[in-house]
Amino acid sequence: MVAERIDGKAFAAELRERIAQQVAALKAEHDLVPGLAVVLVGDDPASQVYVGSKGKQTVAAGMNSYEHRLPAEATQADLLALIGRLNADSAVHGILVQLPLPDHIDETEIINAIAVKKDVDGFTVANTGRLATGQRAMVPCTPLGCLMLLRDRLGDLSGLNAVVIGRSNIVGKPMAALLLADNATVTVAHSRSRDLPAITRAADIVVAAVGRPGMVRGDWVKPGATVIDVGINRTESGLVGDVDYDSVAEVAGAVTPVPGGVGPMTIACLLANTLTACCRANGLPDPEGLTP
Ligand SMILES: Nc1nc(=O)c2c([nH]1)NC[C@@H]1CN(c3ccc(C(=O)N[C@@H](CCC(=O)O)C(=O)O)cc3)C=[N+]21
Repeated sequence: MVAERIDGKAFAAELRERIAQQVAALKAEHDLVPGLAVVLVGDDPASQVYVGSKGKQTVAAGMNSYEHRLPAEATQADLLALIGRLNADSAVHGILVQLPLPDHIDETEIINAIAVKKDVDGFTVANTGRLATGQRAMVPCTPLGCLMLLRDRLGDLSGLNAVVIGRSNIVGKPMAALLLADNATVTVAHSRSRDLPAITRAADIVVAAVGRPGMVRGDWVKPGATVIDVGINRTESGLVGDVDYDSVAEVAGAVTPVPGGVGPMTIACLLANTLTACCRANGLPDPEGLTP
């Protein structure tokens, strides 16, 4: 058996097309244009690339993009002042502060200074708590993108066994919350889990988000399972995921590649969240098909 290759790049392109149509309708009917502010501190090359492609895709979807680049020496106070201005700016519906921030910056304080309604990353404690308790939240982009791919492939997730490998605040924990809300039976595994292969072999869904190149191999996977690779590892042989694609593809029912899987979905979901934030800020219903 050869698994289906889940084409996240194509799915993301279709999603961005739908978003562009909804943005055009919002402009025509309400004279509103969603605006996304992206804040980048320092000159990390990988971050520069992401921020550049986020800006391009934001504009391509008909939204306004505001980029704020600060030097690596920027202070906590500088950043808090900028976020304060963006919070107060009615043209800005979404704020993303690119992570990681330099070591001298208190990341938690910066993230939690973002207005909850403009927190398009869904990283503030308020949105984290809202997601965990089933209240209307801004949902982190990567888990939202994974959920869309899973529902597209599997339909209803009720009763399926899902294993999330990784317990980060930005992927593992919110992914588990979304799967639980969709009535999956959720296990969160991590570096201290005993006999990880036995855990994943019981799963209908595996979401790998650990940052270990090629860790999930074919003999870890139940025949027919759906495997989502969130890993973005830069190695000497290029960009590789947490999943050993070739061996897993011999066993799984479907698997996402890296690149071309979850990564493009993350950026598309950032645009989706920006549109959602704009609608909510203006008392309009949530856009169709972009929220969980
Ligand atoms: N506040 C914040 N929010 C983020 O969402 C955030 C962040 N900080 N910091 C960095 C990480 C990383 N991230 C990626 C987004 C898209 C791709 C992506 O599109 N990757 C392409 C390949 C890109 C390449 O070749 O380098 C792919 O997988 O096909 C990857 C990584 C968002 N992040």
